[in-house]
Amino acid sequence: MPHIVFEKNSLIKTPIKDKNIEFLFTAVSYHTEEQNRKTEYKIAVKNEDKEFLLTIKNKDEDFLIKSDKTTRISPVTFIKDALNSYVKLNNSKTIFSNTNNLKQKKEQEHKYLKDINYFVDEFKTSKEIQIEIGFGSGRHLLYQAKNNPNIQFIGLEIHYPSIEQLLRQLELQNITNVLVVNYDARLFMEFIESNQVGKIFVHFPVPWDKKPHRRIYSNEFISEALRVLKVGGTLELRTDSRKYFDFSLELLTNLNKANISIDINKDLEVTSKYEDRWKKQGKNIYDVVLTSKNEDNMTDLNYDFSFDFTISFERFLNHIPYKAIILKNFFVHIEEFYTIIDEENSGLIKVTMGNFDRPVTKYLLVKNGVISYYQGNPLPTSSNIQAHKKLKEIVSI
Ligand SMILES: C[S@@+](CC[C@H](N)C(=O)[O-])C[C@H]1O[C@@H](n2cnc3c(N)ncnc32)[C@H](O)[C@@H]1O
Repeated sequence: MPHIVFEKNSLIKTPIKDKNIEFLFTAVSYHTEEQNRKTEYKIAVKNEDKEFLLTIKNKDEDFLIKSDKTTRISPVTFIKDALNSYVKLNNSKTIFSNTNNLKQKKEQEHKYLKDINYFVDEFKTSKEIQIEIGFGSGRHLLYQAKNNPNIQFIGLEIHYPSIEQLLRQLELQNITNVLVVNYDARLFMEFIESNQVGKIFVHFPVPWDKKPHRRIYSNEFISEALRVLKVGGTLELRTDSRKYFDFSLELLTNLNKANISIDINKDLEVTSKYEDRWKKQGKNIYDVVLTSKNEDNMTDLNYDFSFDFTISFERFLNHIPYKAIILKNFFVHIEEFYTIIDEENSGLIKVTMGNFDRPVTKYLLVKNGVISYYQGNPLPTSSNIQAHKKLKEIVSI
């Protein structure tokens, strides 16, 4: 991680500009005497259209400056340039720096690899959608995509080498109807509009026989799957794990919006890498197909994450609820505070919130009592929306 150790000096006055890099404000950590924490500074930087924070800490007799983890951006050159520029403006002697000869990681963009924000802000299709969860070697997904050119496929995977392998195959085989996302499938469905999906394939998911709570299937996952499936659409589990099979049957029976059908050792047109392996070992293969019977209400992907009131930051600091607030499907944990130097009623509030499996850490920027999410709003998942509502209550104390 790029950083510079420089001789302690009084910090530069912000705002200040150095070519295209602007240092917008300096904030200092706030803590009570009993907390006995070390002082830390956050410097807000704007470079072209990117905003992020730098952190300054004491390092023995000197200062250490680096990027703030939560707001880190890419490419790393933006951070490196900001660090160099800050130390130069500060007129301090550099004791150590690793910001000059960093090898730049080549970040290759691929037209079919999409960031989760693409699904929140841009994704629209008039085609039927089919989703494969944990596509692994991609054999099944490639087969389906080639044979169904009018379907828009979305492949979800968390293992990056598998993603790279699939992207290479899409190019080699000239397949244009697959989008790939590196995202946890348990949470992805939230970003798809209701009643748009024809099929969801979950083939040979990690069985997690000893930790069933980590499985893809859960009550929440199934209700989200039913929401996105059209009437007649299917959620298809194929597994060699008898325990996963029994577990999913338990979750799927008695749903009043769907039918289920089960099979054993059914042949499909294409066998995946895992299926080949289990078949060679003589294992049974179980199928559970859930068919949606109901149309669902639309969810609101355009949720408004604004704070429609102003606060007294000072008053807030005196009434901080330090403990994490944990509710059924979400939590809110206010972690740290920084007051902006030379600005009235302004500061940063660091908060971790949302879903227990995929929490998000954000800074709230308070400027003259007006609050907004620094670097933009959280993704509009149901747990983030609930956490935001709770956060509004907390900060308005
Ligand atoms: C046992 S492999 C099966 C791969 C492929 N479906 C097959 O049949 O050959 C399970 C795959 O699911 C992926 N995976 C596990 N948990 C996931 C999650 N929460 N979201 C998306 N993919 C996941 C793993 O990285 C792995 O590639």
